[in-house]
Amino acid sequence: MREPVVVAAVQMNSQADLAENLGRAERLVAEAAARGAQIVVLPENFAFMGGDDDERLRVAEDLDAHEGGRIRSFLAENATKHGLWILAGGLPERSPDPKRVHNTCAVVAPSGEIVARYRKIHMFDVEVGDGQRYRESASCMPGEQPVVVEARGARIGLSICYDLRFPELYRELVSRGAEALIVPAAFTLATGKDHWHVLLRARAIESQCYVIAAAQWGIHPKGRRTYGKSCIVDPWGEVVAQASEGEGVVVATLDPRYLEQVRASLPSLQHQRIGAASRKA
Ligand SMILES: O=C(O)CNC(=O)[C@H](CS)NC(=O)CCC(=O)C(=O)O
Repeated sequence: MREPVVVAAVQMNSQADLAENLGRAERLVAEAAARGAQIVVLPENFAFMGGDDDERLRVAEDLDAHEGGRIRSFLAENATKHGLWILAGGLPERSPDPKRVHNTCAVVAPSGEIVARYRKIHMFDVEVGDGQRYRESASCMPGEQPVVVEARGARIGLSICYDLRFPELYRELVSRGAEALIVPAAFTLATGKDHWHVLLRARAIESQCYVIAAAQWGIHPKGRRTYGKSCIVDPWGEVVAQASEGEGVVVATLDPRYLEQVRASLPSLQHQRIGAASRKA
């Protein structure tokens, strides 16, 4: 990263109605653009949340198809209209398994093209004590590959929601040069209230990266409740922008000079003695 980059995290309250969700996402992306964002992160499940598995399979898209489906067309139109990057979700992508989708973050360039994608690796198969039983692996096929992309000159490591609990993923992203990490999420209210900020700030501090976390907020179909608190954390671990209740947009600037200053003054990334980064040294 040579120049400062303005980034936005979008907070949504997505439901099971694709058209309605895309309409709201469109307004929120426009708001982010109006506030100067060059890169916009949409939350996990921005296009579809909480419907049944059959419906998710129906809205899932083949992102390599010649013609874009509704989600891909929406992303292409909005990226080109505003001339910005969209790091989109968690969206349902068709997988080789006809009964499951990939939970995929699509990286959409200002040209409208999907230039990279990350498929969520860690599946949320958990009972968190909120009366809900989460079995993500029943409807989602996990990905295998960590992904770092360059957008607007910034190297960005991709992750989704539950991935946040697996620091080894972020170590890998940092060893591939990440300067910012994104965490589109639908964190539950039950876990989010105790873990969300702690984990985001820990990832920012140990990775010495900006962290851009775009979350779902509120009540969704099937009584699912999410925590919200979308935020942007700087590489020192300070929360520099945070969403309030409801849908909205938070904006912050990634500053390459500040990033360099943090990494130079506290060179913990150069002091690693375990794992891939230390082997290189
Ligand atoms: O439930 C829904 O419909 C939406 N949620 C999701 O799509 C995903 C997979 S089920 N949620 C998480 O990964 C939450 C992780 C989390 O909350 C934690 O790690 O504590």
